[in-house]
Amino acid sequence: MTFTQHLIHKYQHEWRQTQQHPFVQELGQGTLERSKFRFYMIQDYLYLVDYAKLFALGAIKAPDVKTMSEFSASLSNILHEEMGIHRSYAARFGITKEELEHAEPSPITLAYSHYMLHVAQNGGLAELTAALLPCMWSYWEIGRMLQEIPGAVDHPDYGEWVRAYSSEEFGQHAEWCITLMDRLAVGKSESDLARLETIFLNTTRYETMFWEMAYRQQMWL
Ligand SMILES: Cc1ncc(CN)c(N)n1
Repeated sequence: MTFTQHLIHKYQHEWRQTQQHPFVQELGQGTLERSKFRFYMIQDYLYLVDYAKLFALGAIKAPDVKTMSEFSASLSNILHEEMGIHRSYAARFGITKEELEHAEPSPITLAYSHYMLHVAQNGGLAELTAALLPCMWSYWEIGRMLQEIPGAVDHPDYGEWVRAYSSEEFGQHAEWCITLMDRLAVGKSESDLARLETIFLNTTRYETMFWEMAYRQQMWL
């Protein structure tokens, strides 16, 4: 069993929670309230600004030029492709550029993105990759799961989101992250692996907390 297989087996409960959340289910069924998706889009844009910085830190911590250029390519992809989807949704949902750029991050958005940045700044490349893994992998799993729901990919509001995260291109990014995690885990001590597991578990839980925060449109209690 590879390290990443071990992770989703050990934390299958938390892993499934990310996919079974009502926000995700209603997004796929096309029944999600537009105001919830609008709230999510703004918070996710803010999250992605910090998330993109992890890839810059990954390039700095990369042990070779190949890995460095892979992090750099992913950084560019997030800034231009993934955040491009958010800008397109913003236009469609009546979110102005000013609202997007000046929005306040919720405490959950701050906690999640700052936790990842803390891990990335203070750990090595393996810790950074463990923090990223649930973000890339869970979105790909969700994209593929929602793609199977009749009408989801063609939904006038949410189809673009489902198409983006179920796309072959996004899948390649997720697979790259899974393969990198397995490569970096080889030869690590038991205590190092335990630390990577905890990071993976924390960001997996943050994924579900992010869906919950968006579902409740919760800036505060
Ligand atoms: C909260 C969150 N997690 C992950 C992803 C996928 N990059 C995202 N857009 N937003």
